Amino acid sequence: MTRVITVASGKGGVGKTTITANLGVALATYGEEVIVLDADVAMANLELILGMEGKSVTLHDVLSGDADVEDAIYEGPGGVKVVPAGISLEGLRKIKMDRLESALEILIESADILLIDAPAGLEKDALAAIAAAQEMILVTTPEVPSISDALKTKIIANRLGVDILGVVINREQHDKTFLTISEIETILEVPVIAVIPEDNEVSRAAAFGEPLVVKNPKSPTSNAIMQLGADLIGEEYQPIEPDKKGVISKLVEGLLGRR
Ligand SMILES: Nc1ncnc2c1ncn2[C@@H]1O[C@H](COP(=O)(O)OP(=O)(O)OP(=O)(O)O)[C@@H](O)[C@H]1O
Repeated sequence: MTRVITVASGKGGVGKTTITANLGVALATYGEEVIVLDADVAMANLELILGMEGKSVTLHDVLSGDADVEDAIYEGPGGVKVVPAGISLEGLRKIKMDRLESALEILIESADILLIDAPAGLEKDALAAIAAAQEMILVTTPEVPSISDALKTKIIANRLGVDILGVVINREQHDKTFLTISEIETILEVPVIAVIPEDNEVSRAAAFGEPLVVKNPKSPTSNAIMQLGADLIGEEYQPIEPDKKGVISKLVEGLLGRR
């Protein structure tokens, strides 16, 4: 049976799309048939992170009634399948969220795991993405405003009968985090299932249109996301140690090169 998992946050800009994109690639590398649906039709950032912008048929076209969802499925990095949100002002005026339901039925038939990137907030479009799933991953940064919005999202998801798998703490910084993991778990009453560090490489990878788990699989961020993917499907994951020797040899090469 297909698992439908929504990744939601409540607050915008906490890294939900980054985590959805990389998690989708991670799950696909474990051999799962994964479709990532960018339901964030107002932002449409997922395709940028996966280097897939400019596709001719998108969720916008499907929700506008101008295309079938089968034509909006594209092969992405690591074999993950992606339905890009697309973006057009005209499309935004025409879209009807109730068309999402029939599109979802088709996507569910074509995947082991359907991962949905929900829009931030709790507007109609976010609620549609939350209600579509049986399971949810909450993403928050370790700051109070985003934890508070995650809590509101959790309460709504509970009311909709969605099973909360856990919370991913993103952009953790050892020296700046003032709430501990157990305090966050107490506030949200949800287990923390991954802690993703603050990592400049995340934005750099997005700028190059390559997910970090592909661009730099040895980074702590990639290891944390690969581990999360493995935990979700009961796989074993052996973290990849950063190649220290490689870094030193590169440094030496660089110094020799300067002579
Ligand atoms: N762990 C991280 N370390 C550093 N930067 C990060 C990290 N995670 C995300 N970012 C950066 O934060 C910004 C917001 O990330 P992202 O678009 O994934 O957030 P979002 O919650 O999906 O936002 P929106 O609500 O706008 O859809 C991006 O520039 C991204 O590169």
